[in-house]
Amino acid sequence: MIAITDPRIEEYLMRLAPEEDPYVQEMEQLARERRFPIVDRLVGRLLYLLTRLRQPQLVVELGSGFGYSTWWFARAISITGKVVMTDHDQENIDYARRIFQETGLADRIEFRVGNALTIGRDYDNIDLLFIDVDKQDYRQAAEIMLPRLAKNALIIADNALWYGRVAEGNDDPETRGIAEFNRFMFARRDFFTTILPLRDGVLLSYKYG
Ligand SMILES: C[S@@+](CC[C@H](N)C(=O)[O-])C[C@H]1O[C@@H](n2cnc3c(N)ncnc32)[C@H](O)[C@@H]1O
Repeated sequence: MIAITDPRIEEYLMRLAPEEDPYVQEMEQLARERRFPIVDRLVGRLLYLLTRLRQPQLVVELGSGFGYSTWWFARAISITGKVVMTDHDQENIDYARRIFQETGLADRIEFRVGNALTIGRDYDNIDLLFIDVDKQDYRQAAEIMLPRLAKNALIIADNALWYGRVAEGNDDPETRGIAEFNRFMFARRDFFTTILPLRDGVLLSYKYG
């Protein structure tokens, strides 16, 4: 496994970004207790920033867990916008619903339980697509969702460096899934794609026109 960022840099970045919101703290604590993979605070801040810049009316999230990444989108989106959160675990969605009701953000969110790759087909004109499902499904998720994107849409995909395994050329299904997805997105001439080596790598792709 290759360290994408030196741990000292990660610690430094985290020190720069303390979080006082009790709900963020609660969700981060829950993730630690359950060893549940969330995007983490620095990527969360990136989601927030990109949402503020792009000002989407519709965000579709494939693989929302218990709503940590959703929280950053929901905080940043305008009151007329909507975030669709998807997870196949009912318990995760119930937890998220409670958090968003308590924080007054529930009106901006559609809570969907089931296979994100099926649910995603219900939406068109998506301004911002976030991909964080099982890694072997990234390429298929892109193929299903690309025709559903709005003009100048933005795709954000987490784990684009998959703990460095893509660079090592590992041959397990998850690494292959991410590597194929990265190749697929970089090869598209109708998108402009890059990867930020932040935490586990974040792929960003802008749709021309
Ligand atoms: C990495 S976690 C998501 C974490 C979340 N995006 C965050 O950062 O807070 C992936 C989640 O997606 C769910 N998941 C994976 N593949 C899925 C699929 N095809 N449909 C629905 N949920 C899926 C898993 O159950 C898990 O809760």
